[in-house]
Amino acid sequence: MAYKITVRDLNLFYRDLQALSNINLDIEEKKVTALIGPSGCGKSTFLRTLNRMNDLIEGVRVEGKVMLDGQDLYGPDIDVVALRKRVGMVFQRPNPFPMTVYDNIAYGPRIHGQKDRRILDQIVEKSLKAAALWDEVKDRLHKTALGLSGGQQQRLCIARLLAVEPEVLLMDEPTSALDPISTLKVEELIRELKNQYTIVIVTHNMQQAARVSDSTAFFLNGELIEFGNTELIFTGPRDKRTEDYITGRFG
Ligand SMILES: Nc1ncnc2c1ncn2[C@@H]1O[C@H](COP(=O)(O)OP(=O)(O)OP(=O)(O)O)[C@@H](O)[C@H]1O
Repeated sequence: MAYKITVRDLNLFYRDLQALSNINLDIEEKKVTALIGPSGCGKSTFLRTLNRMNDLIEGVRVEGKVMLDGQDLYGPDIDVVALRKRVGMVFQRPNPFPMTVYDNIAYGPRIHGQKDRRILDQIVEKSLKAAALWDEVKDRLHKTALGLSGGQQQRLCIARLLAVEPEVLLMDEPTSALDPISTLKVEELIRELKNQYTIVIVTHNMQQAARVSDSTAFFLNGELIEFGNTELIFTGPRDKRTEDYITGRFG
């Protein structure tokens, strides 16, 4: 089994508040790992440790190791900009830039120095196809992305990530602002993308975790209570607290 990310003895503090306690977890390459647990248990905080997004929050302190392909992300030689290109993130609310569909996708490659129009055209088409959006937007590439539906905007945000060729996709409740049909499209896309990318997704929706993920991690009060094969977690959890949560007895 190949692990893309290895987390060892991870603690995270927001000033005096300990939000993550002694987390140990191995994330498999080219699989979907779901993070579940009640509100405030630390899922988003944990997700953000995987590309150091917590660095942007004042008063955060991290202890322990998060290794990407064996390299410690909190080590001294890490280039955080390069890291966030390798480990991209999609948020709850789609947040396209206020520019055209084309420019949204070309934005990242341009920042990384790509100026050749022909190559940019290819990247835009390839990324939109990979995000299952090409057919819906190919005739409006030069219109504003803000005119797309919420579900289309979220797939555009995923396409925008793919354009810079990441290795890991972090998704923080990517469908929570979407209607059921758009949600299913994004879930289908996630299943498709895992052939090529390692995906970690935070979700409040148990059916979604069961539908899209290979492994599931259950968090409670900043601790990792149980982690394993999704089917096993949902059919025979070892810990009573996991069972209570997935059967809707709390949270
Ligand atoms: N920027 C912050 N500053 C201080 N405390 C924070 C910050 N972000 C989160 N916390 C606290 O850390 C704990 C974990 O929060 P986190 O958002 O990671 O939980 P979550 O499981 O993702 O919750 P939700 O499902 O509601 O999004 C909570 O007690 C929260 O109040």
